[in-house]
Amino acid sequence: MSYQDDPNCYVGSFPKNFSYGPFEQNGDDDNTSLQEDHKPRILLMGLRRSGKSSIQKVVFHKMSPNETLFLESTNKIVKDDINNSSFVQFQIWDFPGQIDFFDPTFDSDTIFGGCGALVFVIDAQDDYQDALDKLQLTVTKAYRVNSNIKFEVFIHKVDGLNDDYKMESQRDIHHRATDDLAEAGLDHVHLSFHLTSIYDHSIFEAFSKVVQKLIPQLPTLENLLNILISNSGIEKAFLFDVVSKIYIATDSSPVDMQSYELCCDMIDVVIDISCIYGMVDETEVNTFNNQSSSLIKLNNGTVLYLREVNKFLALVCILREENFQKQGVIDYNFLCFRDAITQVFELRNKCQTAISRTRSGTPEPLPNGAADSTESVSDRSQPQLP
Ligand SMILES: Nc1nc2c(ncn2[C@@H]2O[C@H](COP(=O)(O)OP(=O)(O)OP(=O)(O)O)[C@@H](O)[C@H]2O)c(=O)[nH]1
Repeated sequence: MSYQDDPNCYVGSFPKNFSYGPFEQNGDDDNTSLQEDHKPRILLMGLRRSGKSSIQKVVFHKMSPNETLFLESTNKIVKDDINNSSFVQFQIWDFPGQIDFFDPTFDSDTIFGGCGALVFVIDAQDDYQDALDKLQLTVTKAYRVNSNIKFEVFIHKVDGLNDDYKMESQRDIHHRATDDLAEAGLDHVHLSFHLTSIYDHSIFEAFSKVVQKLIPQLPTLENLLNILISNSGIEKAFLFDVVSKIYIATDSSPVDMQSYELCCDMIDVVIDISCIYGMVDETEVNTFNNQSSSLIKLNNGTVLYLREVNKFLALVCILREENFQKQGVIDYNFLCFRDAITQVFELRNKCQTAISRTRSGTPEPLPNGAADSTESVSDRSQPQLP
């Protein structure tokens, strides 16, 4: 299915009357009240044509990078609900490039108030002085309303730059942006910088980091992955959101881009093969299910091993071939890991139900141990040493 057939994607023009409201929900007209929306929110901001809509379409709607050439300018805030799994639930708000904070229809309290992360996109192939001025204005405005926002700067379109120039631009943008903030008396505000392009995996990697900061259970997930790899002879493990290919957690060893790319490619292979050969009947939409697993042996003695965790999440591991001889132990440890993840999910769901009951006026105590999710994962499932 091309993105043109997908009701969640757009190619055509937007209503021409530019304003900051009413908000447009991507794919349907149901404008839910902003105040009632409690999902973490990621705002995509930056100058016109910096690449905001392309990022959102490529990462979350599987649009191919070349197709973004035909995207029209955004002239309203476009809201997109991402509900891939219980851990990956947020809204992305794509802003028009020509946003004017002094416009009376721009309600900064509502927009920045419930925001988890603000991604500011800078076109690195263009002169970025205007973008830096806008970044300073945006951060100042947003921070005054909500000091908990995570500020992420994407130095974007770096595919057109050579390696030296890329590093030089990053240094320069970092330096100037932090200087500008210091001038505005906001030197304590932290900005994270990422070099990105929709033409390679860097945009998925950067978005993974943005999303991870919004997952309160991240330390628990990392802890579980650390336990799994140390007891199974695994070198690196990623917990992937299969639909978007962003990783929601990994063990605490450093991530190298090549390993991440290998794992992403493996997911593509598994999905493609499942779609072609795994469909039992024509009506089936999701061929990724609890039977899904895959093993790829590379010619350098490395094994890639993928196991399904639930409908939306997959564990992808990289390990040495000799450590894969005891596959039974690895599989057993994986089942323990999956059990633990399920418990984290259940706890999270209970907490969310309790919170919504409290909001709707029927308070209910949070489940035991909900505050400390690391300890709440039962010790029943202890991994085995190989
Ligand atoms: N070379 C390159 N081009 C990109 C990249 N990302 C986006 N583009 C191109 O940049 C152009 C503008 O992209 P958009 O996504 O429409 O930009 P926008 O920021 O949403 O623009 P407005 O809606 O006007 O604010 C398109 O032609 C994209 O193909 C990238 O990583 N590398």
